[in-house]
Amino acid sequence: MKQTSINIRGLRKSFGKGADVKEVLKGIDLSIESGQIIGYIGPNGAGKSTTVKILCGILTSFDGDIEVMGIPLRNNAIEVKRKIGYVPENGALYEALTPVEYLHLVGTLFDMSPLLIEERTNSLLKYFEMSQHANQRMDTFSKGMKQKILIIAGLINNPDILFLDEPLSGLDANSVILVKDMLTRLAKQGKTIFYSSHLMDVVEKISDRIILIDNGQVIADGTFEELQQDSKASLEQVFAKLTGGEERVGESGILDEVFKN
Ligand SMILES: Nc1ncnc2c1ncn2[C@@H]1O[C@H](COP(=O)(O)OP(=O)(O)OP(=O)(O)O)[C@@H](O)[C@H]1O
Repeated sequence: MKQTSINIRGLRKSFGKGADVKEVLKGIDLSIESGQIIGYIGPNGAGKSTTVKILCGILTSFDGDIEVMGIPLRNNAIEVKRKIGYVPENGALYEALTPVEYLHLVGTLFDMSPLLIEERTNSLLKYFEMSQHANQRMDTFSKGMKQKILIIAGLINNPDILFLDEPLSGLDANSVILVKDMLTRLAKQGKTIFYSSHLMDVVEKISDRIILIDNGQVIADGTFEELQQDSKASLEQVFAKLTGGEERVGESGILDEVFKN
């Protein structure tokens, strides 16, 4: 029987105070099963990163009820963090460290034994073709190399749920294939992948379920085929249709005006 890994009821989140208060999440209800790849998509500013940060226990003030792996998130963020991995959009690495040193630090925070940290570090560096850079300071790394280390750090504790916020940024085509393969394998092992990205072609291909949010609310939720509604539309076209992107294209006439001289 499938297990519910994430259960969200009536999630609301506001930023600011008084007259400047802005409600960013406006009542989100979701139930997510283990072993699925969830593509969480939406326009810029829709509330994707905010949702992920709440689910990972980083933003602790919110309204509503959330359970992660059966644990009520409120007041139990540390316990939840032990069971999840998080690959942030713009993660800060300690760049004066080498990958081996950094991953040792992260593994130690999870109370892992030095031997287990070393084994996982070596295997994951090998998978991401980074073994030859294991002892090189990360301030010499390219964006994509740093991104690979962030992904490895998100996996080091063997999490039940992996949250990824735009994980493919900076990765070359071969590395994108590696990450897609990795996510599919992890889901087959029963892990939940909760994945936010603007790369519609990737989301379309790898997601078991796609959740589209706009303006803090879920506006579509289903498999890619369900979202297509018997059309042959790509996910990019479905996205544009549901979020009003098609109409905005007309405003590109502004550019002709700006650059007419
Ligand atoms: N700490 C904060 N203080 C005030 N407003 C915030 C804060 N964090 C996010 N917001 C606002 O919340 C809204 C949702 O932001 P969020 O980062 O969740 O969007 P997103 O869907 O991840 O967007 P993008 O696709 O551009 O990454 C935006 O209007 C943003 O300005």
